Amino acid sequence: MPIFPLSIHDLRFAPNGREVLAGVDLELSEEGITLVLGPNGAGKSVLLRTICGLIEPSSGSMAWGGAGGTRPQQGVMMVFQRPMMLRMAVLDNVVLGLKPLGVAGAERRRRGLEMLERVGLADRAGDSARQLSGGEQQRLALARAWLTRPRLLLLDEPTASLDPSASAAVERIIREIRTDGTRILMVTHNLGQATRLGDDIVFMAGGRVCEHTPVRAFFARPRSEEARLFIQGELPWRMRFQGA
Ligand SMILES: Nc1ncnc2c1ncn2[C@@H]1O[C@H](COP(=O)(O)OP(=O)(O)OP(=O)(O)O)[C@@H](O)[C@H]1O
Repeated sequence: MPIFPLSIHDLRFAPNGREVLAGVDLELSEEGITLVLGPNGAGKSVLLRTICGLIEPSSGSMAWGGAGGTRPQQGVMMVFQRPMMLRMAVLDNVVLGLKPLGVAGAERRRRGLEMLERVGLADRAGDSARQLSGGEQQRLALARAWLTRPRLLLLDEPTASLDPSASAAVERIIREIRTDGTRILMVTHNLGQATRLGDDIVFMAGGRVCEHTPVRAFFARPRSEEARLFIQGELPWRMRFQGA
C-alpha cells in the first residue's frame, strides 16, 4: 500500500477545547530526513503521534499515497525518547516486530543477530535489555524498528538524554536507516544535529507548521519570523510575553 506522498491538511487536535494542533499542513515526499524543530509545547510530539495513529485528531485530513489514501496497516514505525524495553533479552526485544509480519522463529533469530551486529550490540544479545545504558537502549529501539523495514520512521528526540558519543552512534544508525530506503521524520532540539542529519526542516510553533524549508536555507534565511527568533534563542520569551 503506497505511503507517499503523505499530505496532511488542516490537522487539528483540541483536547478539552485547547488547540494543541491548530491546523497543520504538511507534505512529505518519498525520500530523506526531515527534522521537526520548534519551542517546547509547539505540538511536535503530538504531530508525530497523530501521524503514527496513536492520537486521533479532532479534524483535518491525512492522505497517504495520494488523494483519498488511508493509513497503511504496516510500514510506519515510531521510536520514542525513552524507548520501551520488555523484560526480556536484547535479542528477543529486537525481533519483536518480526512475529506479526509472519517471520518464522529461526529466521527471526538470524535477522535479529545480523541487525544487532549492525548497531554494535551483537555481544549483548543474551543480556537483559533493561540493563542496557540509555544509548544502548536507543540503538536497540532503532534496530527493532529498522528490522521491520519501515517506509516511514518517526523519531521523537531519540538523542535527548544521550552524551555526545552515544548521540553520534545513534546519528550514524539513523543515516544508515535512511540510506537503506526509509523516510525519516524526526523531532530534535539540537540545531547542530539538524544541520548534520536533515535534508529539510519543518518548523513548528503554536501548533502550526510555520515553514518547511531545505536545511541550509532554513538556517541562512528562515522565512518565518517565529523561526528567525527561535534560531536567535528568543522565541520562547516572546511567546510567553505575548501569551501564546
Ligand atoms: N495525548 C495528549 N492529550 C492532550 N494533550 C496533549 C497530549 N499530548 C500532549 N499534549 C499537550 O500538547 C501540547 C504540545 O505537546 P507536545 O509534546 O507535542 O510538544 P512538543 O512540541 O513536542 O514539546 P517539547 O519540545 O517540550 O517536547 C502540550 O501542552 C501537551 O501537554
